Amino acid sequence: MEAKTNDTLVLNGKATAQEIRNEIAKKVADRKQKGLKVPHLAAVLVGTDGGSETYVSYKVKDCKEVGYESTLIRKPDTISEKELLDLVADLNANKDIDGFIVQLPLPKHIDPQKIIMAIDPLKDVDGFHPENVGKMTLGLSGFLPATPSGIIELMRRNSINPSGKHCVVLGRSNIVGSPMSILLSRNVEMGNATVTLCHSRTKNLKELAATADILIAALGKPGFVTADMVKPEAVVIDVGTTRVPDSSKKSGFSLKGDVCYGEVFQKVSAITPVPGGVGPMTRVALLLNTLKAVELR
Ligand SMILES: Nc1nc(=O)c2c([nH]1)NC[C@@H]1CN(c3ccc(C(=O)N[C@@H](CCC(=O)O)C(=O)O)cc3)C=[N+]21
Repeated sequence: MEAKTNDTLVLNGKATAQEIRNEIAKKVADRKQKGLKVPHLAAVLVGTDGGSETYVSYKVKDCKEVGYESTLIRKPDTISEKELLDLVADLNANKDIDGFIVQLPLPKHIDPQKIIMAIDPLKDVDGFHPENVGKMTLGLSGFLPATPSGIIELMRRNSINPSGKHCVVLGRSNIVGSPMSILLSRNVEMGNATVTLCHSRTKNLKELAATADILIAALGKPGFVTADMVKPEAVVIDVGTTRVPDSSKKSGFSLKGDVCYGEVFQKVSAITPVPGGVGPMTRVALLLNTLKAVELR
C-alpha cells in the first residue's frame, strides 16, 4: 500500500448536523419574534419497520430541538392504498402543515409511486415527487432529496469541492444514488464533477471504484467496499446503515455501513463514519427543506 501523506479526516456528520440545527434554531426564533409561522413537519409511518421507527423518532426529536412543530401519524400496515391516498390529500389541504414525508418502504400492497405522486410538490420535503425530481434534473429550484443534499452540505462544510473530480456513485436508487449522480454533475458550486454511476450490472465496478477521487457507497450491502477498491487519498462517503445482529448490543443489533471502515480509513484522505456520518446530515437536510417550505408559503 502507498504511504499516506497526512492524517485521515473523519467527516463528522453528527457534529456538522448539530452546527446546522443551531443555525436553524436561530432562524426559527427569529421567525417567532417577527410573528411568522413556526415550521411544521409531519411524517406518516405505516407499519413497524425497525429502521423507519428509529428515523421518525429522531425526526420528532430534531423538530423539537430547533423549535419546529411536528406531527407523527402512525397507521397499521393493513391500511389500504385508497386510505393512504386520502390521508395524503388531507395533509396537502392542511394549512398548518408546511411539509410532510411518507416513510418508505411501504407495505407491498401499496404502490409507493402512486403515493409520492399524490403529495403536493410544495409540501414534498423528501424531494421525491416527479416535479421536484424534474426540477432537480433541470437545475431549477425545488426540494432536493435529503440524503444527497446532506452529503453535499457535509462536503461543503469540510472544504471538499467535487468540481473537476471523478466521483463514483455505487447504487442507483431513486432516493440516493440516482439523485446524487445528478447533483454532482450540475454546473453549480459543489457540482461540476465527472460522475460514474455503478450498479448491479456494472461489469468492472471494483476497477471503476478504485479510480474515484470521491467514492459514494449507497448499496445497502454491509462491508462491500474494501481497501483494494479505493484509490489512495480518496474521499469516501458511506451511505449504508444496515442493521446487523450484534449480541453485544442492548438493542441486539449494530449499524454497519457499506464500507469496511477500519481498512479503508488507513488508505483515504477523508471518510464518513457509520453511525454519525451521513445519517444525521439526512435528517438535518429534511429540516432545511421544511424551512424552505414554510418560507415558500
Ligand atoms: N420517505 C422517506 N424518507 C427518508 O429519508 C427515508 C425513508 N423514507 N425511509 C428510510 C430511509 C433511511 N433514512 C435514515 C435517515 C437517518 C438515519 C440516521 O440518522 N442514522 C443515524 C443513526 C440512527 C440509529 O442510531 O439507528 C446515523 O447514521 O448516525 C438513518 C436512516 C431515511 N430514510
